[in-house]
Amino acid sequence: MEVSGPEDDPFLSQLHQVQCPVCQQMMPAAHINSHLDRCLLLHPAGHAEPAAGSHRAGERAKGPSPPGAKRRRLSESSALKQPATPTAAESSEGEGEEGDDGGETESRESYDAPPTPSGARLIPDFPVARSSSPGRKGSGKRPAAAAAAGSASPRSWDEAEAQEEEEAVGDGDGDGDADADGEDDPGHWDADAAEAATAFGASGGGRPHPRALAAEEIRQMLQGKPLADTMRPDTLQDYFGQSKAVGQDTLLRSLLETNEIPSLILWGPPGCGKTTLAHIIASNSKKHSIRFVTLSATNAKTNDVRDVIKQAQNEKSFFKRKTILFIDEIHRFNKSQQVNAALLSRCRVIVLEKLPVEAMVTILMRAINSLGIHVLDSSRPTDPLSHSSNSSSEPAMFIEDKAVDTLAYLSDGDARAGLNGLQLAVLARLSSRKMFCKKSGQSYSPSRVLITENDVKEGLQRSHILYDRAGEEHYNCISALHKSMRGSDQNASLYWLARMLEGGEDPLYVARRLVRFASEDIGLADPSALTQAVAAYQGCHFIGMPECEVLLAQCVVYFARAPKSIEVYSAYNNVKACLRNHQGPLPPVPLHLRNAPTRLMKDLGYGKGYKYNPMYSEPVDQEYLPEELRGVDFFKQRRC
Ligand SMILES: Nc1ncnc2c1ncn2[C@@H]1O[C@H](COP(=O)(O)OP(=O)(O)OP(=O)(O)O)[C@@H](O)[C@H]1O
Repeated sequence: MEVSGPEDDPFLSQLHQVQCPVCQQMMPAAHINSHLDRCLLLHPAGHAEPAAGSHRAGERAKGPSPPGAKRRRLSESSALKQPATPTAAESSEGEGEEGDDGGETESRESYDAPPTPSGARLIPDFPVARSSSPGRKGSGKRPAAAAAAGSASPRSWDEAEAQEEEEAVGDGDGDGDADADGEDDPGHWDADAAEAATAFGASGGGRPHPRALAAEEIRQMLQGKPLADTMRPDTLQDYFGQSKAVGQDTLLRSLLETNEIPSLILWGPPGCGKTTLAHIIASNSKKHSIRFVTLSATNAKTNDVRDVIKQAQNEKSFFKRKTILFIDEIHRFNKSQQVNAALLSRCRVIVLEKLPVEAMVTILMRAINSLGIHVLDSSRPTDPLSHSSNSSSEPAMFIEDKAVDTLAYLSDGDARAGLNGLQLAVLARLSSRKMFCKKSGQSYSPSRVLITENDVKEGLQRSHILYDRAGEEHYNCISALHKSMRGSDQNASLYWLARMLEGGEDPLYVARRLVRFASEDIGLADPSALTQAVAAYQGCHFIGMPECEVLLAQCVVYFARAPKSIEVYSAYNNVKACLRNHQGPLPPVPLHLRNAPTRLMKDLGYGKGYKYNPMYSEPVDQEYLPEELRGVDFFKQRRC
């Protein structure tokens, strides 16, 4: 297969035709890899006819298959543009937590828009920021533009690759905006930006941006895409912290550098860089012609994993090409999809930690520099409004250095939270300025916009970033609430409730959990708890937030103070276990307990010997369990 030479040159590869060794179809070299991804899947190794001139393969090449395939691909890609359908969000099933042992068995709702119907996504669909470092001089593409080029909505492999190559043969810039007006001069250094960044430089990462951007430009860059995604690094040079896992002298680092990627599980708290590390491995693998396929366990099925493995085996046997499969959010696979012990024994578990404050500052500074925001040195008081001149007609943006420190500190080692907090603070500051200008009848005129420590605090509070409704925090907090109530700690119970509601949690989600708690943990120790919980649920339904928060608070405190009993809950679990463990057919219902509405049934002995309790003044001696379970007490035994 003649793909290696021309494919290196994106322009030539568009012109150069190669033949698919599987189906014999001719196509531009640029499309061969994507085509093979599909073709190998359709024709697994055992059934493919790779030999040139194979009759059936030839037929496929000439027949309707390619246009058909194209149509299917197009419809797939348009289907991908549909928003993700919310899944079990409203179902109380799946919010589960096994009460008796405290083990959590929640089948968590999916929150990611599926990258493809099957969940598979290949390298080009990563939001690759083409400029390796946005702050670098002459990098050619600012992050917003890079992100637009690199990610957008999920695309098919063909489209993604075609677009990539189109860009590669284009103007080399890809953003297509600023160059035209001559303003995007990478050689033009704003003295203030340089000075401000240098003043802050000791905190690390203080690469000055080539040019201070005007506020309106910054606003445009920040709109419509999370800054955290835009700033996701694709090289280890821009990956900060995590020195224990991927520092200079670590085994993983040398394996990554030699491209020997072992099977890994990346484990760590939210926003510490797990997906980012995978993204870096992806970028690196691509350079070494290794396929990188991503699935998200939030929407991938076991069959999707099998497909990728099958395809990888074909790639390996036909082209000696390795595949790396990255499964994001692997902990969301349900129990039947996981084989934990077997999986763990085959993988290295890399533990990533919460990012330290210094690393957070570096990450934030990288973003601040890329946005061309000036950092003000608080040790040298200056009035930002008179701080240098700006030739642009738009206001320039400043941020207090202590605002950066505070943001780094409050983000609690979660880089996504920090970057999103920065984004919100900047956008909020810009829109409040706009509103002020509108009210006062001024136009949006040259001036300075300053982001203060308070702005970033507000940015963090107003958003839900410290409480990720769809992610891990959602489950951690509801679990903490449940356990605090079980532990009769009214104080902690209120705290976890408020943390969820203030973070934007759906009050009905909390209310559903309370209904469950009423029976599981309070049970017959106070049967009115269930009525309280259902009333709270309905009350929340009627009045919504914020008014319903006090209903939930009342119910939560009631539950924390209530006596607890798991008697019914565990007895019921014992019955379920008994049914599950039963060997052979289940025992028949004893005849005397059966209803006998017809004569035939009566003749068969249905209802015979049944003692109707109200007819007896003393306790009735009568068996109610099937014969083989006589003597079993589900309230005393755990298993039968
Ligand atoms: N070590 C790091 N160096 C530089 N940037 C980072 C680092 N870690 C995270 N980031 C930034 O934070 C964003 C979120 O990180 P990432 O998606 O890798 O987190 P995660 O650990 O996979 O979180 P989650 O478990 O919530 O999915 C990234 O897009 C990137 O911009």
